[in-house]
Amino acid sequence: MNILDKIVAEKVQEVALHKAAKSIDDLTKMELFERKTFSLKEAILNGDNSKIIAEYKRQSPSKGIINGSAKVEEVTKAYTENGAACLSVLTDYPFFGGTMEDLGKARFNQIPILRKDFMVDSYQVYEAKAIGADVILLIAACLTPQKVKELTNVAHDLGLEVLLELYTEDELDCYYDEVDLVGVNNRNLKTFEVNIENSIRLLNKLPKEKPGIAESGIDNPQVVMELKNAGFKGFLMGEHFMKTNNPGQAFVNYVNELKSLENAH
Ligand SMILES: O=C(O)c1ccccc1NCC(=O)[C@H](O)[C@H](O)COP(=O)(O)O
Repeated sequence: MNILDKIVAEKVQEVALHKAAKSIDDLTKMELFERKTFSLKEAILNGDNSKIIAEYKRQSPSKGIINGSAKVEEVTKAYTENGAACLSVLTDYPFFGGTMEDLGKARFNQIPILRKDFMVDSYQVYEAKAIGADVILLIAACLTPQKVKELTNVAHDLGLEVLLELYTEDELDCYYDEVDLVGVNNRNLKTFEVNIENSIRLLNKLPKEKPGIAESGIDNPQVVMELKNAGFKGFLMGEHFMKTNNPGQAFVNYVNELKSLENAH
């Protein structure tokens, strides 16, 4: 069993427990359920500069503990105040040390928030809305085309956007015209190998009108420039900031370097 299979198997059990503890009806009565969401798609398409989706993540299967002490409120505030287009908050606990409470603590920021989790059941889409998310991630590697459609339709009914994540050409089967944004992962979630050439090749096979998001393993701002020149509009980055003592300051430094590079072009 590869790591993705393990995560999904555990997620199915977790969802069953959550369903037993709280019904969809209960979720729809939660305070944040009726809030109007922010659009990630609009944030990405607004202007020509590179748009960073800045992630709060404590740990990961590939790297173990990345940052066990940085406070979600402080980190996400710094990301937001310094120009992040969107926040990504991990809500998976067993493998990433994230919680739904983390997302709730980041919700005071007035920009889109991506619920970063492994979505396998429409219940989780209701949960995402109830905890204050604006966007959900659907990972093609762990879904069928039918499931992508089903979860996308539920998300849209609730006013959430969908970022569909692809890694291989085979996963183009899961491409559904209704998704809002398409992400291409630089990281193979089964082997953890990172390869930006793979993302660039796959982006060229995707419909040009969908904003493309490059995900994972991005550190050097030159890499963002390379991916931007290839056509990506947004960049999902976590570890590069989170592995430092001060992720907010690391974000500021990165954005300044990136701006200098963009101005020089
Ligand atoms: O990061 C992992 O090790 C991982 C393993 C298995 C499934 C998903 C995984 N990562 C989730 C992500 O998508 C990343 O957190 C995100 O793209 C940011 O990547 P990075 O900038 O490399 O932290």
